[in-house]
Amino acid sequence: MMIAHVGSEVRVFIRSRPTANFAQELIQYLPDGQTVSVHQRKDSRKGVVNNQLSSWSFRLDGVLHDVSQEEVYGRVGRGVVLGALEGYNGTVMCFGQTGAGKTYTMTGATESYKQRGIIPRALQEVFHEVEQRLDHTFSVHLSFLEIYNETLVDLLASVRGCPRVGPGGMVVVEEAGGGVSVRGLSLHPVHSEEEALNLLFEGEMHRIIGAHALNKNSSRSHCILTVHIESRSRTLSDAKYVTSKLNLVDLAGSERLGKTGSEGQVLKEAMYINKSLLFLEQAILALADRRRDHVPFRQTKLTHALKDSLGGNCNTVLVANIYGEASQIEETLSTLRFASRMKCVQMAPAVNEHTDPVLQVRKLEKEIQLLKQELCIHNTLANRMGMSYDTLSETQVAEIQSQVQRYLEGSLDEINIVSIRQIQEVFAQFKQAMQQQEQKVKAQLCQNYTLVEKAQSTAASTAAKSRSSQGTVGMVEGHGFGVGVAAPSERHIRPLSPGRTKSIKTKELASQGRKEAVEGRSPGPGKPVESVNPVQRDREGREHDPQSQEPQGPQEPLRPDSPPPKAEAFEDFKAERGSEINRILKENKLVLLERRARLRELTEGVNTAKREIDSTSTALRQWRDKRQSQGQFVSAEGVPVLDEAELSLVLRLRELKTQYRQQYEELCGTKAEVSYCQHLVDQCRTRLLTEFESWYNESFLLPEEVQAMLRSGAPIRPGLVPVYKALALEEDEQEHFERLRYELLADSPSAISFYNAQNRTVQRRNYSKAMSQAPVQKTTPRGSGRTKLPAILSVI
Ligand SMILES: Nc1ncnc2c1ncn2[C@@H]1O[C@H](COP(=O)(O)OP(=O)(O)OP(=O)(O)O)[C@@H](O)[C@H]1O
Repeated sequence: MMIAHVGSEVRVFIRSRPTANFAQELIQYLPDGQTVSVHQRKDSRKGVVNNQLSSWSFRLDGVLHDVSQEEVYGRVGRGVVLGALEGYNGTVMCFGQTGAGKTYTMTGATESYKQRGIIPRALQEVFHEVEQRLDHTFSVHLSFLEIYNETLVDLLASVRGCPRVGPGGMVVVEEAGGGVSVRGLSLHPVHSEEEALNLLFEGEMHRIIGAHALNKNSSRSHCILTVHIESRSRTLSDAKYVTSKLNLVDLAGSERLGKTGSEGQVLKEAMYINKSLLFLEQAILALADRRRDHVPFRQTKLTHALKDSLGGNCNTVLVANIYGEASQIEETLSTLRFASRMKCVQMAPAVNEHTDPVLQVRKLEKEIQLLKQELCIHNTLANRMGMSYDTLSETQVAEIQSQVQRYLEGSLDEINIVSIRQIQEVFAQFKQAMQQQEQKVKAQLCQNYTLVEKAQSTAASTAAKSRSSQGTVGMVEGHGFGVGVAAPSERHIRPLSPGRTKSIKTKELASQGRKEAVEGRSPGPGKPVESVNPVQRDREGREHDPQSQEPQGPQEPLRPDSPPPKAEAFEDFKAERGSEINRILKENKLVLLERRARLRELTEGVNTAKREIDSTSTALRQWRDKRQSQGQFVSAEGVPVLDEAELSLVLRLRELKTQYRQQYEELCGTKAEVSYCQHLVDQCRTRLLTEFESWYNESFLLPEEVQAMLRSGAPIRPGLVPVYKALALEEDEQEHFERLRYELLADSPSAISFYNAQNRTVQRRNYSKAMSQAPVQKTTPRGSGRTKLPAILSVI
């Protein structure tokens, strides 16, 4: 059996039509039976022909010269047909100029049995094989497609019982797996050679015949007869089956337009044919080029319909029909070139194997049945009678549930494992029990949390009342937008008790804590403390309510175990506590942007002025040079004077220089402003971040001991945990103090060094004190210095 192997090339044969005027001097068939040499004579009409290109040699798979139809079928068609019966797609295609013998090769002479072509012989072979292969059942269908002027025509549409084509007409559609089919093309079941031939002749009758200068009865369309074969094994009750498509293609004549001398309808036909064959050539070239990953199949109906028939997963054979007369030598050359290109196309045929889902299910059901029987025997032998492997009933599930419950409570020592289904159910019950338990704990926590809120709310309102009576509550916040400190009494996210804190881990709690922390208030209704400056309240609270310095059980607010993501917290902070500094930062940024824009404008202006000065200076210089060569202008008094043009240049230069200077000055001023604004923006940004860090540390990270230290009244600002940082933050004030001292000591400069040294010693002592864990003793009065923002540029 001749089935192409993986990686082989498309097989190509030459067949020449017999003629009395065979151009022996131009076309030579070499004795190897595979090579054709062509020599082209000088064409006097075209003038000189390049002699180097006058001979060509084409080596193909075989030359069919003076051979019978039977031999042609044997060498060209049989292998492909047998392959199709095995499940390989196959294509036999005839290509060549009009009248070269394509239809003769493909269909043959209909009036003579002996001269019948590849198609009738293929149909005969198919049904002969179907009868022979008793171990398989075959189902064969035929379709007959014509492509005429880029229109798809169903040549078997007139057959009785054929369904009508829908409104969309016929279209080539791509199938999963890379194949194509023609939607709307009728498929006809055939059970015998005769039925198949009937359809072939019926289709042939309908072929559109066009008048043509070269051959009056030549067909002007491409025709594809497809034999669809499906085969299933009779012996193996297998769900697998194979399918294949055998395409028998008779292409329209390939001659060039100029040659035909056609006009009107025939010219139009010839144009369509040329176009489709040109695209066929392009597709072949792309297929032959292994580096190309795209093949332009969709450019015409022909290439699209043949997409899965040219190489690839298909056994493809091409017959290049030539008309060996001297007058046809150019067409012959063109056909041979096409044939040799086609020869380069690779194919890798593969059997189209499928699995029938219905049969597959049936097969698997049978297998399950068999396995169940085996299991039954196994259980009987293992003395495990009464085992069931079906889906568990409700009673069985309830029993397993009860077992799991008892096991969890401890009243059942172990659960006896009997089957996979039972194991799965036991796990499911464990999962369910765990989820229920989780819900319970959650509900309990929520309840406790509500209690805490209530208790806290009551305590806080009492405290608020008491503070109110002392005239400290409700003080309006001053300029403390950047303070970033929440009063310990307001830091509600403190553990109720160390043990309980560990168990509170829900996300809700964390986010609620965060929200309330940024708002600087404790949760719970009826607490009018939002307007109180938290720092002030903290201090007031510590000064007037010594009780608040100690943990107060339920009065202690809750604090989530895991801090919220910083990015999120930062957004909250900017919207609430840090809103004022954030606003100023934004305003300063705007001013900075505006100043920068102005700076750009001025720079451009200065540059333009500079360029104009340069060009005017050059013009002036040139003018002077020119004038100097002509002699000097002098007034009536004999004094040298400027002429009008020179004067206007001089004046323009002066004006430009003035303009330049003004703009340059403004530029310098704006540059200074930009750098000042930049400095302010940086300061604001640093301040915002510092305050945020401070607030975040205090609200979410500060350990309990530090909180306690803060509550005890230590003069360290909460949140600035590392003591050296706290000291560093005091530097503003220190610097302020030093500046005053410098001013005072301005008259006695020798004292400055002394005080500097003394100051450094004091700083070192404070630092080591702080590092040795002693609470830092801050000597500066509370509330001074640090709450002030650095100077901010007012919005212009
Ligand atoms: N090998 C051959 N032996 C005998 N007769 C042939 C042979 N080849 C072609 N002919 C004859 O030549 C004529 C033209 O052949 P045919 O119609 O097959 O050409 P064609 O290539 O199919 O043309 P078209 O492109 O118009 O379809 C026919 O009468 C045919 O019988």
